[in-house]
Amino acid sequence: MSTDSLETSTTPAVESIDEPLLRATGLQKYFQTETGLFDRFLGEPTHVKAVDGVDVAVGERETLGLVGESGCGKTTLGRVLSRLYDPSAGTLEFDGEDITDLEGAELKRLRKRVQVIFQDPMSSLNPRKTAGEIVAKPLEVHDIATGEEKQERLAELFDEVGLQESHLDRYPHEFSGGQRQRIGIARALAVEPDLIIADEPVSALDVSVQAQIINLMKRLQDKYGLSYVFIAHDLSVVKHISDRVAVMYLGKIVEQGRKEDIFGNPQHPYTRALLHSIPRVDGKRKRHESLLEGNPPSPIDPPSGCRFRTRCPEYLGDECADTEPELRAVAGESGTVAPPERVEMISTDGESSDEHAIACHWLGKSSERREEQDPMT
Ligand SMILES: Nc1ncnc2c1ncn2[C@@H]1O[C@H](COP(=O)(O)OP(=O)(O)OP(=O)(O)O)[C@@H](O)[C@H]1O
Repeated sequence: MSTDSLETSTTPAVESIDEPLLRATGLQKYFQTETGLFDRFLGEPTHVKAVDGVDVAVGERETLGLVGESGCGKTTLGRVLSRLYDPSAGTLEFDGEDITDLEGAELKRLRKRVQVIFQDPMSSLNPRKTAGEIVAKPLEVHDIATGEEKQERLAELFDEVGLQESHLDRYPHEFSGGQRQRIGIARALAVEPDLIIADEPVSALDVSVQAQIINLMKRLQDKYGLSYVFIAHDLSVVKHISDRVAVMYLGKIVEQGRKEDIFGNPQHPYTRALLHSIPRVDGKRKRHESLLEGNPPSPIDPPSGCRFRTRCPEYLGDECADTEPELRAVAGESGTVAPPERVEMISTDGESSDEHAIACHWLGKSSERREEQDPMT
């Protein structure tokens, strides 16, 4: 497909979700770095721009996959979206309510609706508590169940995630990695949330166990109508669970769209490079293995203009260095498969949308050059 056939507009694709469960607009999270004597003398604190102006939305019963290399800000974004971290700037809406500055009892109420699953269940599960005590905690904190009712609920939750009642009295170290993640899922599920932010929930697991956990999460989504933000550094992991995918690079979303479009018709050079780094089944890598060379630059002092330009195989010169590309909607002509039912449920008019959005100067500028160099062919 030629980029000439792509219509562009200034409307971000996230606006195509009429009433998202969660919407972030211009979200930022900066961390102040440790300052040395010199900096203190100059009085200019430096910041890690971990999340630097992100627009994303998650619909009801939808899974948004969030991918990008290590250090690009995925965990920080997940923590801000769940309000574990306060944003430095931007706004967050949940179910139509502004949750950007929630505190105290209001924030506690939000915790009941938005839960988090962490990458390393071992470090997120208290080693001195039994699995039963760990999953019971949210039931107690949110006054959901006590006494016999609590025991019944625990047994139900353990059964729901594929654990047995006899596991209730065991300690985290007595479980396998996959079982520990099931405890983390049961803990998140205990409060009957609407949204779960899952931060690399399967990255530490063997491939076969990864599939079991992903299947469990999909089953729970169907049963309870859950929405997920599913974070992973590997595109292949989000492929099976996501309805839409957002690709993050150095604190920014560079491309987002329906899974079918991101995988079948990636537009941003970074997305294309990430796709090429997915290992093949035979263990070899695809052609153009070197598409993504080196490491991302520091988020303390990101490159001017497009942040990806220092590693971009499509680098255009001054334009990329001088101005920062904005995320803009492109009307797809992907010819890809019909979207899953869930996506249709969140669209404005019940019709599926082909929209997807990218932030790149290259779009529509060098289609011929790109077609010549197309690494996907
Ligand atoms: N509390 C913090 N204080 C200072 N810098 C931080 C803090 N947390 C994260 N960072 C920095 O913010 C950037 C983004 O980190 P983050 O963990 O969000 O990325 P990530 O994409 O989740 O990476 P990974 O997959 O390795 O966890 C990194 O440069 C990281 O060092």
